[in-house]
Amino acid sequence: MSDAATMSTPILKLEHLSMKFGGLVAIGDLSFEAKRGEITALIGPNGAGKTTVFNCITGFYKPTEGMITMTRRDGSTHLLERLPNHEIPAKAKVARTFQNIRLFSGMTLLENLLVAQHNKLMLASGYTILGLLGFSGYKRAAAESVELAKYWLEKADLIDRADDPAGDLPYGAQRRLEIARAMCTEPELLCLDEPAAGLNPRESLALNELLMGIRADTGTSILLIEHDMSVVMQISDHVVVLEYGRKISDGDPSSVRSDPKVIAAYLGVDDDEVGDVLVEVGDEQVIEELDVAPDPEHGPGASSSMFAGSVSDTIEHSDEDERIAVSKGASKAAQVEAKEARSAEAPDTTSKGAK
Ligand SMILES: Nc1ncnc2c1ncn2[C@@H]1O[C@H](COP(=O)(O)OP(=O)(O)OP(=O)(O)O)[C@@H](O)[C@H]1O
Repeated sequence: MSDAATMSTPILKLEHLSMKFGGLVAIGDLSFEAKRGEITALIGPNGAGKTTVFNCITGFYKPTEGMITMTRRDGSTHLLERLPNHEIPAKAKVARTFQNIRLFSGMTLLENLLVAQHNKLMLASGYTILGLLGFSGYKRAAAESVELAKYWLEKADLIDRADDPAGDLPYGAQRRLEIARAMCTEPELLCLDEPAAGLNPRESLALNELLMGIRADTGTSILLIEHDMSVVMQISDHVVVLEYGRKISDGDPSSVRSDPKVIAAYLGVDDDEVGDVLVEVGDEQVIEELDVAPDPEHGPGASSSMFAGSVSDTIEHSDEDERIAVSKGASKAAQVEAKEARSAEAPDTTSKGAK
């Protein structure tokens, strides 16, 4: 495949993905694409289904329905929902990090990055002790692994601490080490679950620089779950917004940021903070569109938090069919859609009055 053709193909395509846990629909009929070489952010309030999407992509969950297609640089395609999860990093070249840091804290930084290259080293050894001891191929592979580990320690600004135990690093540096470790598997798609969680502004900036460096230097595509909007808006090329497992917006950061459905989903309509956000967005039309009565029973309306309203607060159990259904009015995005539909249907009273 030519470079131009490769760049224009989506690296990842989700089609009609659904994931149900018993009666709970964590993801419902979700479709979106991530383009090669881009940073795609997946955002949404708590419980929207973001981590579940990651777990389906990386094989931790097998989706109830739908297809996830990964297209590699060489043009080969892999249906991730059909691959055993241990084959997803090696065959499909997808790597991930987790919400909770998962490093080997007693091992040095360098050792952590060498462990990540275990598969490559075992292959070079021919899976024999003799291979480990004698093969020149193994020695070459071992030397290359150390070089690659050092390269990523440099990029993550951690080379000075290569021989320190990973557990001794400050939190922000541990986050960067996790990303460096994932990059040692030479992925084509890097999935990061809340990499900026718990970081101070200086650490957030270092993270942004690392991620933009990865995109620029290696062309690796990044799929990012993130609550920190400063990270999302600064580094993403494309943003997909989920609410209750469904996509409510999909586009470039500025269009998503001013989408009334997104503002409603995050803030709850009629919330005091809506005004602040709209001032930031600078869109008076949005202010009018959001003039919808709040639902006192459901949703994060009483909270001012950017990420208020967990799913457990806003869903109810229906005894009739044993499904957990999102109650009417819980979806703030749906409220905005309903308001738009009502105004489209309403007769034009102004012109009648003028006659
Ligand atoms: N293994 C599971 N069994 C049952 N329910 C689950 C499971 N995993 C996720 N869920 C439910 O699916 C819904 C979506 O959860 P998920 O963790 O994907 O949301 P999220 O958007 O990543 O939230 P957060 O931002 O808080 O991490 C939630 O209601 C959650 O309780």
